[in-house]
Amino acid sequence: MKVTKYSGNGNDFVIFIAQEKADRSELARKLCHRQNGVGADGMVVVLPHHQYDFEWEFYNADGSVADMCGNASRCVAHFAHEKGISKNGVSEFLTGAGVIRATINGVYVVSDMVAPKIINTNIQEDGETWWLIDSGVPHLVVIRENIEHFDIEQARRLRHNYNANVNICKYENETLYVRTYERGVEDETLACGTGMVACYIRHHKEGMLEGQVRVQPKSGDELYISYENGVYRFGGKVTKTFEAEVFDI
Ligand SMILES: N[C@@H](CCC[C@H](N)C(=O)O)C(=O)O
Repeated sequence: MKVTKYSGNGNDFVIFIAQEKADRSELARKLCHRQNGVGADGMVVVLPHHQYDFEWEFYNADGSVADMCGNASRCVAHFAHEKGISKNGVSEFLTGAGVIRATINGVYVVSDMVAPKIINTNIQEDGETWWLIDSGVPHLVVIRENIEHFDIEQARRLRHNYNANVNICKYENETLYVRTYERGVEDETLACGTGMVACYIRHHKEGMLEGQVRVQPKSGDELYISYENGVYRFGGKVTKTFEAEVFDI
């Protein structure tokens, strides 16, 4: 089978086209495996759709299905544009969380995110106030002065207690710094789009930032998030790393 590998600022994905929906959990585990497979944080299957450019199946590296992935949405929009599945620099596709509209300008891709749900703004854990926000998938968000240290054991406990991804973040020098422990990868990843958007939302709702903001995930890359006419927009560069024929998987 032919696959394409993409990186959305260090959050990496295996992408391929199929004609029918199926349970591909095992395939996702195999393809995403860093030693025996291609290696990725997630797998995206592009499927035909009667109304939109396409529909996707998104799998985490452990084979679990997730409704949305911000970085993969930008990577797959670029993929669909290159393959001629979408036209005129716009990709509209159906995810488990709803329809995503992405605009492609060279390697810079902006996704209009689905409307978020703020589930809880007063979760008390270890002396801190966490918010639970669904920005397509659930994210716990805490604001800290120092995010140099990420307590992975704490993140792992909270991830399981709330069935959510876990983010620590701070806004400093007009940059929103974010680190994310991802469900389904079960570790910190180099970037998480829905996580960055959830952190933006908390800061925005608390009146700590507005307009277009530079965001920096663990990878050190530069992305931008804005809130315009009721829509959270998430943009940055994507990298097509390689295309390959995968054997014996
Ligand atoms: N990396 C993604 C989020 C992928 C899904 C997440 N791990 C979950 O299971 O909730 C992003 O860029 O948003």
